[in-house]
This record gives sequence, C-alpha cells and structure tokens, in this order.
Amino acid sequence: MIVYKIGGNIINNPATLHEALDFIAEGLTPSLLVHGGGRRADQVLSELGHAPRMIDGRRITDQTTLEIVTMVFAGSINKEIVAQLQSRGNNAIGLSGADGNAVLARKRPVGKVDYGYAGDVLAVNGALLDGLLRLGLRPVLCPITHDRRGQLLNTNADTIANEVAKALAAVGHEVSLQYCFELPGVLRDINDPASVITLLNPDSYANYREKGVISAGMIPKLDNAFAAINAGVREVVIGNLAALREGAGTRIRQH
Ligand SMILES: Nc1ncnc2c1ncn2[C@@H]1O[C@H](COP(=O)(O)OP(=O)(O)O)[C@@H](O)[C@H]1O
Ligand SMILES: CC(=O)N[C@@H](CCC(=O)OP(=O)(O)O)C(=O)O
Repeated sequence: MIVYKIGGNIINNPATLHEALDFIAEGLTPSLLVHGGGRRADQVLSELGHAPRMIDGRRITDQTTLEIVTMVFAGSINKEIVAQLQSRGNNAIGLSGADGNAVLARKRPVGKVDYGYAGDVLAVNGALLDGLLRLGLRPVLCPITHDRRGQLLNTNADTIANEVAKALAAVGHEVSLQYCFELPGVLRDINDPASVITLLNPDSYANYREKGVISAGMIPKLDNAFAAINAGVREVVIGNLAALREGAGTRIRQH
C-alpha cells in the first residue's frame, strides 16, 4: 500500500499537479493521497490582508487563519484534487480529519511558541481508511483535523501522511510512504539538484540540520519520516515526480 503526500509547490503549479495526479491515478497498488497546500494558503491569506506566519515549517494558526486555511485545504484544494482523480477514472473521496473521524487531534499546548489552532494527531481511523480502500475508493485527505469537541485544527500535511502510514502499518499493511515535492530529493546544496542525499539516518540528519543544510519545511518532513520508519512503515522516499517514478530520491533509514 502506498501513502502519497503532495506538497504546496506541486499543488500550486497546474502542470506538476496534473502530472502527479496522472502518476497516482495510474498506479495499480492501492493508495491514499494526503495533500498540503501551504503555498496556496499563504497567497490567499496575503490577498485577504492576513500575513502568513510560520515557525520551523509550521503555521501559527489564529482564528482567522484557521477559517481561511479550512476553506483552502478542506474546500477548494481537496475538491479540485478529487474532481481531477474522478476525471482519471479513480473513485476518489475527499476527507478532512473530521469526516468519519478520520484524524483526531488535540490543540497543541502552548510552549515556547503558541501555534494557535494547530493540531497534534491523537489517532487515525485506520478501520475507516481500510474500509474505503476495500470499497475501491481512493481516500484524499486534507490537513484539517478536529478534536471531537467541535474544534477544527490545522495539522502539518506531512504529519498526517506519516500518521496515516503508521495507522495502516499497525493494522498489518506493508506501507510505502512517498513524499512528492518539487526537488529531486533532500539536497546537500539547495541550489544543486544533482546533490541528492540518497540515504539519511538519524545521525546524518542531525549533522545536516546542525549545519543548516536542512531547514524550513524539510524539518517536519524528516522528523515525520523518521517517526514513520520507527513505527513499522516499510520505506519512506522523498523526491520529485521523476525521482519517485524511477525509485530514486532520498530514502530514510533507521540506522
Ligand atoms: N536540504 C534540503 N533539501 C531540499 N529541500 C530543502 C532542504 N532544506 C530545506 N528545504 C526546503 O524544504 C522545502 C520542502 O518542504 P515543504 O515546503 O514543507 O514541502 P512541501 O512542498 O511538501 O509542502 C523545499 O521547498 C526546500 O525549500
Ligand atoms: C500546522 C501547519 O503548518 N499546517 C500546514 C498545513 C498545510 C501543509 O502542510 O501544506 P504543505 O504540505 O504544502 O506544506 C499549513 O497551514 O501550511
């Protein structure tokens, strides 16, 4: 089983989005899709005069931001992707974390940083996702979660992908988690697409992070990737569409 995650830069470029959806729709292995859309949310927030704020790749989500990102992630992006998959013969079904209690979260406690309405995942409804897959549906999850007390929350999409992969691994599936973004992998030099780090383990990750080689949105992506591997997900691959097609990109190892 494959859990695909497509990120903000893929979604913002119609050509790459269509290419990614072609690739996902063609696959014969059962799969789920988790999407982000951080770039689109940034644009809409700015257009509405509400400046986006991020720390370490995670959004500070105040009440107005939550309302806007819900419209963007659970509304337009999720429904556009579902409609595009339908046009490719895939019976896709769009879900926020509140739908079918797919992803239960709790508001992140205020620590050094107050992230506002950011959700930390408590549980993924693996039985629901498994059931939808058995019906021949392709679940498409957006990064809006809920706390079961009526509060919607904003959760990093990489985290959702990782939690979904872990939940499916926990019910006995062999899961490959594939993060599709705009670069051919994690790079030693962000300006050199040929500098792909083909294998990362916790030590080399810590080292690259210390040197500032790995930063911004790549930090939650890799934190999640290591958490997934430690929880029984068979493989995690990070790369662009070409890399994923060829089995290239960056692979995450436990040691
Ligand atoms: N060493 C690195 N290699 C590749 N990308 C990196 C690296 N360090 C930081 N990044 C940044 O991480 C970003 C990917 O994270 P993010 O924007 O959250 O991804 P997504 O497109 O999946 O939403 C890249 O666009 C890049 O700017
Ligand atoms: C809490 C938090 O940071 N949520 C993310 C959810 C979207 C996301 O993760 O989108 P990408 O995959 O495109 O980065 C955000 O609001 O941007």
